[in-house]
Amino acid sequence: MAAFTFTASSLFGSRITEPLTLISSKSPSMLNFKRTPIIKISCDYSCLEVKDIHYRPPGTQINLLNGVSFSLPEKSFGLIFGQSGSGKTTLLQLLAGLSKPTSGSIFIQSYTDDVKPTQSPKSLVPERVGIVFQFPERYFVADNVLDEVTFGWPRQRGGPQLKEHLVLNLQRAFNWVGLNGVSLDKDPHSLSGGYKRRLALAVQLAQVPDLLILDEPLAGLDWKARADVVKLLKHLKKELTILVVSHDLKELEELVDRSWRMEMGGFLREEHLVV
Ligand SMILES: Nc1ncnc2c1ncn2[C@@H]1O[C@H](COP(=O)(O)OP(=O)(O)OP(=O)(O)O)[C@@H](O)[C@H]1O
Repeated sequence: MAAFTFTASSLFGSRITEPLTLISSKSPSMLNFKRTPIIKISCDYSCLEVKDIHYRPPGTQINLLNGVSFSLPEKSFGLIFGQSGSGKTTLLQLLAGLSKPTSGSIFIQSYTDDVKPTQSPKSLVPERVGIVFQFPERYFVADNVLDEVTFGWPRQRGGPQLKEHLVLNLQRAFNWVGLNGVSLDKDPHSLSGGYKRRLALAVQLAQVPDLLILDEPLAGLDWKARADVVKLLKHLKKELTILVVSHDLKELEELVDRSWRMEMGGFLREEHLVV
């Protein structure tokens, strides 16, 4: 099995020859990031805010989403559930910037701890949103793990600093999802179901998204892989803001901070889970 060492040279070519200082010579399982202690002075927090979204696909006469509003505080886990065809995936696509709302707004607002907005809202930039669609393994494009996760990265442009930054992000993503024991040469299609999902998550996490969106993350997995993914999401939720669409309410219940039901016709209302 190839050693788990990311270097700028291994990812971007041979011109950078020194391995990064953070790369450990210890075994993969011992590779961990040292955390710099953060001294928190203010209690500000930010929220994803969705206000009165309507969506009608171009050239059609029917609104798929009707007055959708919700907010999700940073580092919390939101769940949207509801009948097939109610508009859940449509909403995720708008949040990821894949289509534009017909009206309404999507933004990030910072608040003081007594819920006063601290500054003008910022738009949610599509590049800062990671989205993992249903059955992401069906869309793997590369024949090894490394190429899969770095697909689309700048190979030529950007100086050594950018490249080292990307390498560190990648290393952190692999640590987060527990992929650091997997050979970078391995064919992604040969991974187990649970590890394929981990890889799909790592692809998104390497971009360090402000918001991670998952559409049916447990669909099609056996019971063990499902339990693995739930455990992984529990871990990720400490670091990230996560919004999930799922029918698997019972398994995800323990993670959920806020939940909403999407009703047929694209109407969203807050509903606490009772499973
Ligand atoms: N571009 C489009 N034009 C017209 N109708 C569309 C378009 N995209 C989706 N729809 C319809 O909008 C409705 C909502 O679809 P969506 O995929 O968002 O539902 P969903 O709640 O995610 O369903 P599921 O749980 O089955 O994934 C469906 O009836 C779908 O056929």
